[in-house]
Amino acid sequence: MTQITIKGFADQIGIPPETLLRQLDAAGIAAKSADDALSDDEKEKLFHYLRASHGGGDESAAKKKITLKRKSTSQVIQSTRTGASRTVQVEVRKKRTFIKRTAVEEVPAPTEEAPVEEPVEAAVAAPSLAEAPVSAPVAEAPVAEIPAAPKVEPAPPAAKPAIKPAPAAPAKEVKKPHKGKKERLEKLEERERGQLHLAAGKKLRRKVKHVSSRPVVTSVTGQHGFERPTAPIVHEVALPETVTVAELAQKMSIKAAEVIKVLMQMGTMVTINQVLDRDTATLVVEELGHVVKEAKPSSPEDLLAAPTAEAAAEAEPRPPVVTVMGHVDHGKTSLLDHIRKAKVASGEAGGITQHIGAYHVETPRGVVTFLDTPGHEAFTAMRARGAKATDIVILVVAADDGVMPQTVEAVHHARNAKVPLVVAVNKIDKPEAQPDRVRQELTKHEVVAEEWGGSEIFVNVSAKTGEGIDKLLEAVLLQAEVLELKAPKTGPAAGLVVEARLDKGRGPVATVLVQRGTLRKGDVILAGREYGRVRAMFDEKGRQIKDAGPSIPVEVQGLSGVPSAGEEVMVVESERKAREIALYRQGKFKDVQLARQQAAKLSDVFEQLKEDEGAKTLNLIIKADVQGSIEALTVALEKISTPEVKVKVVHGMVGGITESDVNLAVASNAVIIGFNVRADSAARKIIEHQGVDVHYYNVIYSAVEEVKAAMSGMLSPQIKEQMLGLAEVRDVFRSPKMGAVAGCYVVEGVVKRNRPIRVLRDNVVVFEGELESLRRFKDDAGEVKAGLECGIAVKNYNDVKVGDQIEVFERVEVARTL
Ligand SMILES: Nc1nc2c(ncn2[C@@H]2O[C@H](COP(=O)(O)OP(=O)(O)OP(=O)(O)O)[C@@H](O)[C@H]2O)c(=O)[nH]1
Repeated sequence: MTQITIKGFADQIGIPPETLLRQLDAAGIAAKSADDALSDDEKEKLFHYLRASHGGGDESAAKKKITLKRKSTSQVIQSTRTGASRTVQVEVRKKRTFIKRTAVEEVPAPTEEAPVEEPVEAAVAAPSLAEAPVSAPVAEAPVAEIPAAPKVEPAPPAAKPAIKPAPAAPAKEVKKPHKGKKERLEKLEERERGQLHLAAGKKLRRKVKHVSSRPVVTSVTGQHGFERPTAPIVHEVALPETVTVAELAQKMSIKAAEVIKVLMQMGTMVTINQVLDRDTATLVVEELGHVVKEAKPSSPEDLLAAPTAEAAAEAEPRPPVVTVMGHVDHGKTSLLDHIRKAKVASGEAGGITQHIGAYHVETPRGVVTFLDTPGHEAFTAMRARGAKATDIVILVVAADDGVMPQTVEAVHHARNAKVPLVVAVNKIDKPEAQPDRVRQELTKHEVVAEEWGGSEIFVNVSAKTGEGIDKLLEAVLLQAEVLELKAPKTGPAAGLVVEARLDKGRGPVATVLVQRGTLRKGDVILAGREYGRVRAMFDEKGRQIKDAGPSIPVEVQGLSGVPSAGEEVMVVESERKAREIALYRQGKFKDVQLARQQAAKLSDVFEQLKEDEGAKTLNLIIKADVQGSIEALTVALEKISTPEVKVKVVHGMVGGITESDVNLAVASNAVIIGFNVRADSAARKIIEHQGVDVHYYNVIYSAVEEVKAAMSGMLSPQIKEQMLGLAEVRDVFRSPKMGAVAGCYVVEGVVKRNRPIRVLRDNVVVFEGELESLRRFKDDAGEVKAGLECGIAVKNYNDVKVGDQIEVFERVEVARTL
């Protein structure tokens, strides 16, 4: 057993020997001097005494300690920068430990009250804490863990009266300025440090927590959360066709007065509810430094855009969609039929392929979807509606016939739509087939075979024997691989109407080509101006199916009406929303039609030029009576290109202006030039409907001059020809006086005497002159209306034939408005 002197032990524990002697005395250990030895037993006795006197190890001390825990939750409504509000749950947890003082404690009673003040103040501040916009919802009150420490903890609410000197004290403290608070805390810290025997540099944990800066309490400080942005915020403003001043201001997050001010500076006085067109609104938006984003023409449409964009899942490879084009009788239908019969119905017991406007075939290398309406009319009609359905064009050219006008036309259509070609050199089974001639002829039109150093794939096929068809499909899939066609498979479907009709038994039926997402039976769809729930879906084999993914055509039933081919189809979350948008579109239809009439106008070229920065292209479509005229016009017109305006002939062909030409003009925003040709009645309807600009000439010089003048903004007053009437020649008889007299039926308008006329054969002008005599039965007539028969004699023209048309027109001067 080791022995140590009292002095040595006092040195060891760092207290004066006198103090140790006093403590030993109190512990009942008899010791005379500091040099006396201290046994281990004595040390242990002293230790027990000291522990007891400090409360540790004493059972009764633990009982005198009360710990209270309290938790309160509250909600704070906090507004974010964007103006939206959110609710923050604030949980305040408090733990209070109260130790009842024992008689041995030396701290005088009055000073005991001081530490109480702080916690009470903290308790007062607690409600305001709850209002603080803190993201971490827990605000923890101080917790002291030193069991023997006297007076550390505030009294729990229940014990408050027992230790609080005056009830008014906390309230007084709260009112104190913050400066005083710091001083008080310092004082308190000092005092407690003495009590707790803390080292001088060491801070009191509890206190530090209290002084630590809490998040700024908005309601208390009076500051608000908005900070003035340092850089101007540029909004992307989606502009519909029309917008009111108030709406426009809201879109830019400014006051309507600002918009009115800008418009006033532009010289336009407007009111807050005035409707502005998109052009004016664009000017305002740009003037205010924001960016314009084009929006669909109606507001419910905006509702549509958001969820579909969000729902866009990751894109996955999808099958190519193919359109077959080519000259008449080159075998488009035969090719499509052969593929359908050989591939779609193969292996099906009694499988009857249905014509639904599109079908898909499965090949060992992948799926190919065909749009089943051959020819470029359907293709361009869809494009004219702004729909892009086709990924690849199969150009069918009969090897025994070679490149023909419509072959060239198809090339132009595909090129304009930037759709790649795969050339199917058809009828290879025929002995007179010359596939290389086709390759050679196509080089003239910049379609060069791969084997000849070009980039186009040519495949020799026979729609009759089926030779080369598999190779053709492979070539299509190869081309598709290059294109890297992708679409998301999941999410709500969107697609296009390929064709639609009214079925007697089934009501409106539409073939929909799904372009992204998956269309399911039961989905609510919106197809242009029609809507409905998909009651049933069928594939090209007439089988009911439940869903269809990207590039798959399906026939759907359940629409409210018959939509037009080329119209967009999309799945909408509810029938109510679909109906709302469909009705809105129906009402808006007229406005949209009007907006569509903003097709290219020769007279606008100069104006647009001023607005657009950079070079502009004036697209022209030339239809003429002979090939020579097309070539001459193309050269002459393209030559007048300037650095600002490039004149480009996108399509030139012999013959009258057809529906397909007009659709191409709409799709490629082109002006049509008819040289000694006229538009047929179907084309005239679309010209009128779509507001396509068509100019007729019979002298190359005047065409060139007028285009030149339009480009320089110096168009002179225009002499416009107005068609008065159109008569069809049903019979021709000879009169000794007049020569050939045409027995006609007036099909359109009014035929008037003494007016200039043109004789048209297949919409090509064959004669221009004057109407010599107009008769109804045997009498002279001033005019003959549509639906009546008449006899027409044309001055100096005796070559009129049955089937010709006689166009009666007049010339009017139209002042050009810029
Ligand atoms: N020998 C032979 N004849 C073919 C082939 N392909 C098509 N034909 C024939 O060519 C003619 C015209 O074929 P279609 O498929 O109707 O041609 P198309 O291009 O669709 O014609 P339109 O619909 O009038 O534009 C038909 O008599 C076919 O039988 C072929 O590969 N070989």
